[in-house]
Amino acid sequence: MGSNSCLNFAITHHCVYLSPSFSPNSKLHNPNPNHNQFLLSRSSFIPIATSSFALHSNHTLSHPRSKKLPLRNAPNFYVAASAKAVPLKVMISGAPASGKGTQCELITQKYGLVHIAAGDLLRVEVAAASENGKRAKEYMEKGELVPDEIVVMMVKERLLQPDSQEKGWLLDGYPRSSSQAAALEDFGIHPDIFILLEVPEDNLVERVVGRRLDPLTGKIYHLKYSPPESEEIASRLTQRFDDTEERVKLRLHTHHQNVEAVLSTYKDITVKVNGNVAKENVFAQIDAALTELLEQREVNSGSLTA
Ligand SMILES: Nc1ncnc2c1ncn2[C@@H]1O[C@H](COP(=O)(O)OP(=O)(O)O)[C@@H](O)[C@H]1O
Repeated sequence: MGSNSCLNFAITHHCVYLSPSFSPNSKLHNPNPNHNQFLLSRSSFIPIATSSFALHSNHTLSHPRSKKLPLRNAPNFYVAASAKAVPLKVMISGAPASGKGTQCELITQKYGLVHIAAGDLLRVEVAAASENGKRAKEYMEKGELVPDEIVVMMVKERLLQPDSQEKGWLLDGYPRSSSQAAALEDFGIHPDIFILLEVPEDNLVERVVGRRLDPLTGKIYHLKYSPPESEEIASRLTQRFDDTEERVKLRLHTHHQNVEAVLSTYKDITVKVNGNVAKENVFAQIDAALTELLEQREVNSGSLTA
């Protein structure tokens, strides 16, 4: 215990070399989202017997921009793979068009998590016309949940892939029922936080019906609120097959039927976010919740080694 405390003291001390703008919270309130330094924790560091500062190839600091940090000034410590720091496990839920896609992009940009969207995994199967895809499409067209035997293993396998394990994950659109939540618990997969985006229902229908995808860039537009920048882009926009008014109403109905059951599984770690404000303000709420979670971890790890 004594030597651990000593090590952690030294590690904390050496953190200051990671960024010229370091402050106790700078890893959490990172002005440059690409530096990813907020992912570092004391457990990210192990000593090595060399005076240079090495970077592991899979490390969060392996981002090219992080090489600009003045690492030369930090002798004797090796920044170990991010797997050493416990990666974040985040679930995000919300009605169709509640803004999950936009927020997931902002979260992954800042926190470097692997975004896993159950709907996207299913659409890949549908597009490939696999057996599962053909079955899934029948349910998706009706706005109903695809049966667990298709969805559960698909999501579990994605969560257990090395990138999700190393970087942490952001799971979007799963679980949508208590049985899906229970299946993950049975596999020993627990999130750190469950984020619920709340948007009034009237706004949701309008958002869905006007939603379009640019298949070339993956960018999502809204014909009224976020129209394409040029005629050329407008001409290639596509609409999701289930983004019609009739189908969104069915999807909303399914969502309301299931959300309470899922919430009861995660009530202790649920954070409700007002999704009916500008996307930056929605993200600010999520960012604050994730920051608090990381700070809490830091405090807990400090109290364990004190
Ligand atoms: N976890 C899941 N379990 C069962 N079906 C799902 C799940 N996630 C997505 N689906 C199916 O895929 C459809 C599209 O999902 P998604 O892309 O997340 O959009 P939405 O936010 O409109 O539900 C859903 O309406 C449902 O039929």
